[in-house]
Amino acid sequence: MFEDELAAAEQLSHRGAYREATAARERALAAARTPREQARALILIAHDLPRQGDLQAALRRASEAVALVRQIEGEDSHALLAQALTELCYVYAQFLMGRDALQTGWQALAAARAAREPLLEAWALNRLAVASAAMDQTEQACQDTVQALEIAQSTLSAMTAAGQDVRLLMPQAGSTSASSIASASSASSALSSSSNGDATAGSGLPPTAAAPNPQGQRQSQVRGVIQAQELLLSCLNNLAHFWLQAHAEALRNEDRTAAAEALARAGPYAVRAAELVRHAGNPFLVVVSLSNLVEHLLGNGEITHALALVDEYEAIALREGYGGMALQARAQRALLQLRRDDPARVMQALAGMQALLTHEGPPQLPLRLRRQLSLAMYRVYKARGDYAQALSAHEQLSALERQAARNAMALQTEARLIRQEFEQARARAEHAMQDARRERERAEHAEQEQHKLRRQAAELGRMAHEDALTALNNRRHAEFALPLLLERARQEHQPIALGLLDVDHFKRVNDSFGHGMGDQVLQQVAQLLRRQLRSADLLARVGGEEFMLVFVGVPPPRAQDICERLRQAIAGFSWQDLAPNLSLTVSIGLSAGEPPSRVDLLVETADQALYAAKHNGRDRVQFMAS
Ligand SMILES: Nc1nc2c(ncn2[C@@H]2O[C@H](COP(=O)(O)OP(=O)(O)OP(=O)(O)O)[C@@H](O)[C@H]2O)c(=O)[nH]1
Repeated sequence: MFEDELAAAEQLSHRGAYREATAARERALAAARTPREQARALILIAHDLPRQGDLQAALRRASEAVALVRQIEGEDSHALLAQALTELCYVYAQFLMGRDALQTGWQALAAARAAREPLLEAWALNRLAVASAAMDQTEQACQDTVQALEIAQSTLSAMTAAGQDVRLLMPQAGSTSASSIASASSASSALSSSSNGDATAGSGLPPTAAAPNPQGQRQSQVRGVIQAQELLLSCLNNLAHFWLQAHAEALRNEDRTAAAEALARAGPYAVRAAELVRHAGNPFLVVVSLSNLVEHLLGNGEITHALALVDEYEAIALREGYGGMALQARAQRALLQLRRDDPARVMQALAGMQALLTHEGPPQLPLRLRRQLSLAMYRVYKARGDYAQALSAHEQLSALERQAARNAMALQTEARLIRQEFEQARARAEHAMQDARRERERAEHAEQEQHKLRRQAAELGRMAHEDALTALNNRRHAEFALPLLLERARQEHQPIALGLLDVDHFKRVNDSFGHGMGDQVLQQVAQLLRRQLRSADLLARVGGEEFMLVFVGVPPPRAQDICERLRQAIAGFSWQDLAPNLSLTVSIGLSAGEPPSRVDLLVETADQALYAAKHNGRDRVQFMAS
């Protein structure tokens, strides 16, 4: 759904049906499932909105895109940031907020360089140039645009060198379908803001904003070529426009040398754009490029050629429903006719101009052109000695100048309000995010603490039941387990056997070999017991050198055998390996038989048996029936 809408929008955008394209992108935005998808849709929407004259919405969308992209991590984050900032830069430039536009453009350029995508870098440069132009830095604007142009050209050459037929890959102008013409005409009445001369009216999709290609490499190659072509056209048209603006400015200041120079510099770009655009398949780009060329020809006095081009692009504008551009064609035609010698045509042109100036929009003629018309009327009336009309044209011109200043101020106030509103929302979102993060950290910390406590509790539990020296069960565990074992034996009517094993003359071991060796001996005894007694129900160290073993379900003779085997294992162990001349025996008192009624009876009997074993000479197993 998301990708489908974006793909459909891309097609519409290439055909110049911007309003329809934006609607499709809005649907894609609604269907977006991830912040990355949202950002992609927002960037594209922000790209198209200025062409529909909706600068406020463009500013909102571009700001939203930048804020969203800043939260996205991953390898394409630089590319997305570059695109979002590039759009924001352009919107600021349209608001005539040059400083903000420049700052944003520089950031966009840095992000594009970090992304290592030449076309993104070129787009950033292209928009940065528009920002410079908004600050009346024409030279800088041209330098940046030329750089962007070179990148676009080398990208295209690389594609051509790679065997791609650039021309064939371009959609043809004639392929525009009847339905898209109808939709474009219903949508394009607001397309009058093209007066900024920006030829980026093509979708100008930066490469990574494009949808991942479902139909293989060829489509993405086509897209790449289209993007590079559009960038190229945008650069050419912008260069033409910057110099045409400089030309108009010089004319207003009556600086003929500067005017001639600016006009000469605009020429090659306007000519080349007009040549190239016929392959681009985007009627809107054709109209913009031709109107630039007309302005250049008008400056050069090539009136007949210019009039033919006006007719051509007016026809396209009318067919496609670009109301603003059709109006512009009429204005340019009137300006051209003023330059003819035919007085009747001049009068007709003057009347036409007045009609255009008093025409109540929309669409309205761009302010730039209205100023140009008023100035032309003023000069013609003055030259003809018609001072009343000249004065009226001059007053109109001053009113337009005041209006231009007021418009710029109103726009900038509006932009600041939007930005403020946006920054407040962002601050609120940031606070909410910080709160959520703090809450998450608190929860994580609490969980870690709990985990630690559980581990400690388990450790303590284990320690409470374990003998530290031998890692056998300790006396506490024996006292805990013994009643349960006895109970089980009674319930299951099983015999029970309890042996108390005591190391003989252990004091001597300590005395002769030291306490450390005594410890080692005890550990070795524990290990031997553990190895021999896999099936014991309980094996514990219950005193210094005394151990307890309990079996449930083992009849007395078998218990005696087990104890005997234990005794032999310990007596037969090569204790000399631990210390020279060391030897060791144990005595075992065994109480076995029917389970007695109480634990202490069982233990006492075993104790008595042990005492007897010691008394009878040690190193033996003494059995007593329980
Ligand atoms: N190295 C070491 N010695 C211990 C430990 N616990 C108790 N002992 C020593 O074990 C010895 C026990 O001595 P006695 O109770 O006199 O008995 P015995 O020397 O084994 O003589 P009989 O039991 O009569 O054969 C004492 O010297 C205790 O200090 C221990 O954890 N490590």
